[in-house]
Amino acid sequence: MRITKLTTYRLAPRWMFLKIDTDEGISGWGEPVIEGKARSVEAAVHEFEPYLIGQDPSRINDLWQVMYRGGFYRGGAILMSAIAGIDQALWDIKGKALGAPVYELLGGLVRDKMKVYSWVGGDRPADVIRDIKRLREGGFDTFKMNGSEEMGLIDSARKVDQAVARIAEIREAFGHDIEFGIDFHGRIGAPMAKVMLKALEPYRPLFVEEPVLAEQDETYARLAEHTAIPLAAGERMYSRFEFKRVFQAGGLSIVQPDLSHAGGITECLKIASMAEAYDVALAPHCPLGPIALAACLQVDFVSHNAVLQEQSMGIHYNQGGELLDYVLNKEDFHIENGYIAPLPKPGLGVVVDEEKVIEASQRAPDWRNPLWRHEDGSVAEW
Ligand SMILES: O=C(O)C(=O)C[C@@H](O)[C@H](O)CO
Ligand SMILES: [Mg+2]
Repeated sequence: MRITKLTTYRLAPRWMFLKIDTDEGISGWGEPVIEGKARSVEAAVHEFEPYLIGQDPSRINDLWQVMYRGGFYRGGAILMSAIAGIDQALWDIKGKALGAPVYELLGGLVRDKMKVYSWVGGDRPADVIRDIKRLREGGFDTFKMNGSEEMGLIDSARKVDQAVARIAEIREAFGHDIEFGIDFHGRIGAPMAKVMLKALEPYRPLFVEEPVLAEQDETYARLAEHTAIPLAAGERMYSRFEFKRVFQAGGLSIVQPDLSHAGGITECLKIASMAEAYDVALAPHCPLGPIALAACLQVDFVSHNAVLQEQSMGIHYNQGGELLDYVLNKEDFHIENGYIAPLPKPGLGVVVDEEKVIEASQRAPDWRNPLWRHEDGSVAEW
């Protein structure tokens, strides 16, 4: 079998799909994208194309090493997201060619269903109570929300109290019938992270995510000394070479590699395995589309330490497109009481509505995240 073509489709809400065709009529799909930099990742995918055309798609490991090591420069959000989407599509081809879901090719299921969680509250976390009530009717009992709006490097007790009051309100409304993660989203610098964690401690969130920015990853261990709240991070770390430093230093209880940013299934499997050696849980980051989610689930179902899976149904980023809009086998993504079953179909388990993808790609938005500024006009982390 030989690779014959790579086609990229940027499409609403802010995703990009990649289709890899072969000379035996089997095609694979991947979702290479950096939210807000889809065109950069698209260019990176097509820079790999001259090498990939004519190659045997079954040699995923060698193709991965060539894409990672062969260009001298390596790593980072754009290149690792391009490799991620290509890797996903290659695993999709392999599974389709062998007539098996990827998790079967990776040694079979370690669990019968995977726990998923839902976002509530949006960028400026208001209305979380309303969202939680609605989603609980849909069987969810685990949620995630932003922990604050803009936060200065040093900020006021009033700002902290505002953020904490919302969490107190949730516990007041639902007690411990629900669990929730709080995403600091990198908005909170190291000085205020300690303050916020201490103030949130009494409400026992399931985890706090990106307590500081990934470039401050040496802070995780220090913060973990000051709090019992499990710390989580990983969406802005792009390879096992970044994660290894964090495993060695300690501090993270949960790692959240993104299957569309951290080199795909091939790399995230290795990160999952490294995490297990350090007794660190795996909760793949996935605010993206169905192909990314399917790739996450393939890793979840073969990783003992996988505990939670993010999925983007109803997420505030999905303006103009919803998780399953481009999926024909929607029923396979059914969520029952907060769990999803293994995807039964060969490859990644997604049957892409190619006609709809092509049509939607004619009017692809150039999504950009908002640029936030502090009161004094300086740039604020979004
Ligand atoms: O889902 C999460 O945990 C996020 O922090 C969302 C963030 O990654 C946005 O997708 C960036 O555009
Ligand atoms: Mg996050």
